[in-house]
Amino acid sequence: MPPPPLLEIAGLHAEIAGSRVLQGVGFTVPAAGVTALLGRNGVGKTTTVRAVLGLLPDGGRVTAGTVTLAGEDITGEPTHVTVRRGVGYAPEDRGVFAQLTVAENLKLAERPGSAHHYDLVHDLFPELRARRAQRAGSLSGGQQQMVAIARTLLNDNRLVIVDEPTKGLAPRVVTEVAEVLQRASHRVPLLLVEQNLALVRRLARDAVVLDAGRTVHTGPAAELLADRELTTALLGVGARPGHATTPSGGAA
Ligand SMILES: Nc1ncnc2c1ncn2[C@@H]1O[C@H](COP(=O)(O)OP(=O)(O)OP(=O)(O)O)[C@@H](O)[C@H]1O
Repeated sequence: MPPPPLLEIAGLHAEIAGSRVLQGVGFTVPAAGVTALLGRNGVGKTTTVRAVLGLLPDGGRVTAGTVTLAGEDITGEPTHVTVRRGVGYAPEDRGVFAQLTVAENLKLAERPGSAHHYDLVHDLFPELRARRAQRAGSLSGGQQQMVAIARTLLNDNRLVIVDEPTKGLAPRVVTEVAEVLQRASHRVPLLLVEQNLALVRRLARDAVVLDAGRTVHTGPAAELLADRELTTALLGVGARPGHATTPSGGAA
């Protein structure tokens, strides 16, 4: 018998401000490796991760379906409860406190009841140790992303969700962030929202594609990315090396 999935989303429907944004999202995240959540702009990727975390904006709510973490139903529960279960989140805007130092940003992320793995974080990201007294707002975009990911690794997390970590970053910085994610993925399973298909090819074992608020494909990432017809149909691009971006993604 294969082990049960770490995260299982089934038949998820959600509304925000009266719009039916999710209309049947379903997929599983295994307990190891990187699962990429893909799809064109506006198809519901961020809404899906926010629904998992109880963070739907503007009075948004889950109207049907279930979210299960390691066999326990967590549908619609408050964010702090889900976080305490061991779900880490690096949001799209990174959420670092610009006025605080790197060390203070990490300190604020300490979750009561969890061990705090400073040695691990500093081993994985020596740059953060060197820059511990620097204000986070003066870091580069890639370094801020490092802080956001480091905060999720500081605590005992079972799953880390990272939303578009390379958005708006220069290609050289994308490579740095890819390395950070790769190191992180050896410690904890990742659900990664990403538009950069070169990065997905490098990191992800599994892929899920959404379209118009629904899951339209699940399977091994390598198979999806090797199928030019499928990537064109589902993502609007051919995923050839050197052309591996979606319309809004940067070159990779
Ligand atoms: N606060 C909101 N109020 C109303 N509609 C919203 C709100 N947030 C998201 N939506 C709508 O929900 C849909 C899905 O948005 P979502 O941000 O989940 O997409 P996405 O796949 O993450 O897109 P992107 O790649 O552009 O980040 C979009 O049509 C968006 O306009």
